[in-house]
Amino acid sequence: MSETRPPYVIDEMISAKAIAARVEALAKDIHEEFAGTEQLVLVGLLRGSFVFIADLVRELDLPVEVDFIEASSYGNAMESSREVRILKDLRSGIEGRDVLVVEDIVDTGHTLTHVVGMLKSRTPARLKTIALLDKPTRREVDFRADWTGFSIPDEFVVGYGIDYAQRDRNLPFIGKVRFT
Ligand SMILES: O=P(O)(O)OC[C@H]1O[C@H](OP(=O)(O)OP(=O)(O)O)[C@H](O)[C@@H]1O
Ligand code: HPA
Repeated sequence: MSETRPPYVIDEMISAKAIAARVEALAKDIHEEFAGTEQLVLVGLLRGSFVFIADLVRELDLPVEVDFIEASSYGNAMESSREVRILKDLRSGIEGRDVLVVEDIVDTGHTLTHVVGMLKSRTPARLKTIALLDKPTRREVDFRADWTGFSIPDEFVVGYGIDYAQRDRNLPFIGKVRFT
């Protein structure tokens, strides 16, 4: 892959410890909402949510199925193309089922708006959304997740699954990109 990134450093914004504590609290909320469910389908949005969903699912003491959709709108850029491409769909049907869509970040809102619209047309019993991060000041379409881990300012962030041009997903914390 050709280099698409100018030089940058990463400043820590949210520590791994703070993330873990927040994920634990979010799992309690999810548990409360879905207590008694026959089976909850956790739908992770690839690729960014793979770390969050892995941590969240292990905090959930509920009967769960894990499935994934791959959606992409940024490519290697820092700006949304506003065109959400579905590269991989769910394996399972969700009609009449309880569904929780798990996302890493809501920025412009285009990705979750598109995915939630697509999933609602399949008539699940309940469809809720959770995002680890939210950048409310960047919103271009009106979208609010049912649960949010952290509301953050307008900074380009990486780590804990989130990338800059496919790099830095493996950082255990959330950091902001600063060009040098
Ligand atoms: O609210 P939005 O402006 O739509 O941005 C949020 C989406 O952007 C990123 O995905 P990306 O397209 O970079 O794909 P990735 O998950 O594979 O990194 C991120 O993981 C979210 O899915
Ligand atoms: O801040 C971000 N970082 C990485 N990918 C993203 N996709 C939307 N917002 C971001």
